[in-house]
Amino acid sequence: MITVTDLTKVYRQGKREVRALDGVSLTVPEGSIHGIIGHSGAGKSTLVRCLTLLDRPTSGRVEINGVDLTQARSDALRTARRRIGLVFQQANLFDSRTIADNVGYPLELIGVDKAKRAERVQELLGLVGLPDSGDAYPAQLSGGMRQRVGIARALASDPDVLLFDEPTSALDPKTTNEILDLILSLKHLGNLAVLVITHEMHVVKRICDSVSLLDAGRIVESGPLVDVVNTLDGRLAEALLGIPAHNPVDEVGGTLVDVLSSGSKAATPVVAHTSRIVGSELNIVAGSVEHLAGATFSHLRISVPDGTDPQDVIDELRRQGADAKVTDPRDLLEEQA
Ligand SMILES: Nc1ncnc2c1ncn2[C@@H]1O[C@H](COP(=O)(O)OP(=O)(O)OP(=O)(O)O)[C@@H](O)[C@H]1O
Repeated sequence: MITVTDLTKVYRQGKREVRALDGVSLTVPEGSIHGIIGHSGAGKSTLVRCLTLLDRPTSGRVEINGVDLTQARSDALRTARRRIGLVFQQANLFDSRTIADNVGYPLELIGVDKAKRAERVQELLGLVGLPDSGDAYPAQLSGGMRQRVGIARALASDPDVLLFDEPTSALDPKTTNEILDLILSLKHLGNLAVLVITHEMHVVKRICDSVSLLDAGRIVESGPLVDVVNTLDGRLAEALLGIPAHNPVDEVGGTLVDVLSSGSKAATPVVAHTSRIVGSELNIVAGSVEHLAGATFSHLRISVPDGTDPQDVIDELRRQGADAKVTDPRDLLEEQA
């Protein structure tokens, strides 16, 4: 389990102060995967450096299974750091070493003898699906295979936390999914808490149990995936369940209403039922259906014709277990701009 409490990092540039992290708190229990998403400049790289103490936070705590890394110094810090396995966008392997020697490198550093190292390396290579690649060199492997080697190396010192920094940003879609499935399988290894820092929504949708949105150094939304998408107002919901763009002003008259239904409700025709009950033709103009964290979410945009009170439609949709709200077409145009 990793617990981050009120983590703050202030950089000083002359007289100017940059609060790259501003009171970040989060907890990732063992056996779960937490995603952190944010735009460029949100503070993601700073967070990776501060979590691993490569950069000292200005204040706050980073605890792994109750041990505070920010209090550790020199030898104790080096030992504590090994509790976090780090995987970057590129595996950054030593080109002149074999794959086995790359994976075994962290064990070599702590003086594990050759026979034990070879045994552990073979076990790790099997775990990441490369049991026969130990004698190869990095240049002989594809990008996806090199990333698997990076993951094996991060697991070598038997960490409690695996921290992925944009692990699939350099990979094609098929390889991305293979690596994501591998990451997903690791959480079942037992005691690992997994943190994935990414700007890709697909990564969050496919593997994360919970997610935080980092913006200007602050966590502005956070929670289990199923909860953050189950609202019409959240930025994470918009990003993860976004409705495909359409041109609302030219093509569609009436009032636009967004409708969110989840679970078993997502499979029932709530709009058709509502149409019948309010006695008005409700036209579906856009929509998306997503399967996330084992649940189904349907996000539809409908137009309510002039002459029908949108509030009556919203009340009926809510009575049927969906959530609904009027959407301003001007906001949609701004989003598309
Ligand atoms: N060493 C530094 N000195 C001063 N300011 C810094 C330093 N490192 C980062 N910053 C500032 O902190 C803020 C967060 O930067 P950071 O690199 O952590 O963001 P990021 O989310 O990783 O962005 P990207 O996705 O573009 O890498 C930015 O305003 C950046 O300019």
